[in-house]
Amino acid sequence: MATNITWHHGHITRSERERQLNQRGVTLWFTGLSGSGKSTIATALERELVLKHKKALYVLDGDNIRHGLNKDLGFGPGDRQENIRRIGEVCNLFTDAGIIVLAAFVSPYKEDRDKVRALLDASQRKPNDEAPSINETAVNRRKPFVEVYIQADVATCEQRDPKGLYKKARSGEIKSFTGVSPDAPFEAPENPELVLNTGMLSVEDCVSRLVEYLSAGGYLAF
Ligand SMILES: Nc1ncnc2c1ncn2[C@@H]1O[C@H](COP(=O)(O)OS(=O)(=O)O)[C@@H](OP(=O)(O)O)[C@H]1O
Ligand SMILES: Nc1ncnc2c1ncn2[C@@H]1O[C@H](COP(=O)(O)OP(=O)(O)O)[C@@H](O)[C@H]1O
Repeated sequence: MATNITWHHGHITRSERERQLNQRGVTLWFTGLSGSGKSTIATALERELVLKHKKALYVLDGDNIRHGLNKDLGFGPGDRQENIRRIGEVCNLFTDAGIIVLAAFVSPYKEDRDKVRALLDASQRKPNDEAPSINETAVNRRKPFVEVYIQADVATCEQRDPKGLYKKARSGEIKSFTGVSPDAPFEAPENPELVLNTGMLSVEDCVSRLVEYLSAGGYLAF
């Protein structure tokens, strides 16, 4: 497909953008069932990082993206795959810009999430960007893609049912509903960087753990 097009390199590197923002670009990828708590945690973390830590951050959320960029997509496996592929590209651009991205998508397929991880990993190693110097082991270990499993089982999510979608899925009004319909499984992450069990932890606990992770990993300062 990509014929007769060439990558045009700019003059400003990712590190320079990050230095200016005093942070490191990263995508925190929240995956989990509908009602598991992805949006609630993402927006609570957004408040904390923007208002208290003064960080540059953007939340990408399933429902919102499906109102615009991906409004042509449904919930069959092919459309979900394309949904995550496009969002992965958007995350890659934001992360390269030095922004902290909170991406909250059901993203039920492991392969699709792994592809986003591979895309962001490859982008961080772009030859044009920062050449790792001797003392950059921490930088080399810092990941541009951090998978956060927002864990809550179907029973818990169904009991919450904040949007009434489980009720609709059980009555057959919504087809292919993740975790309910046999044709819409959720593949839990095998090696996520973080697991937040929202049946056990409060929203505040989840936010604290995320801030701690980012702080300890050196993402919140250049
Ligand atoms: N069939 C079906 N299955 C799952 N979810 C459904 C479905 N139909 C509508 N919704 C609503 O769409 C939101 C999920 O969109 P995503 O883009 O995150 O889904 S996916 O990653 O492509 O699987 C999801 O948002 P959250 O509840 O915030 O997860 C639902 O509000
Ligand atoms: N620890 C928790 N973390 C996040 N949400 C929680 C938690 N405990 C209870 N909830 C509730 O669960 C629901 C999660 O809904 P939502 O954030 O929209 O989920 P999702 O974005 O995954 O669909 C909300 O009503 C929220 O108040």
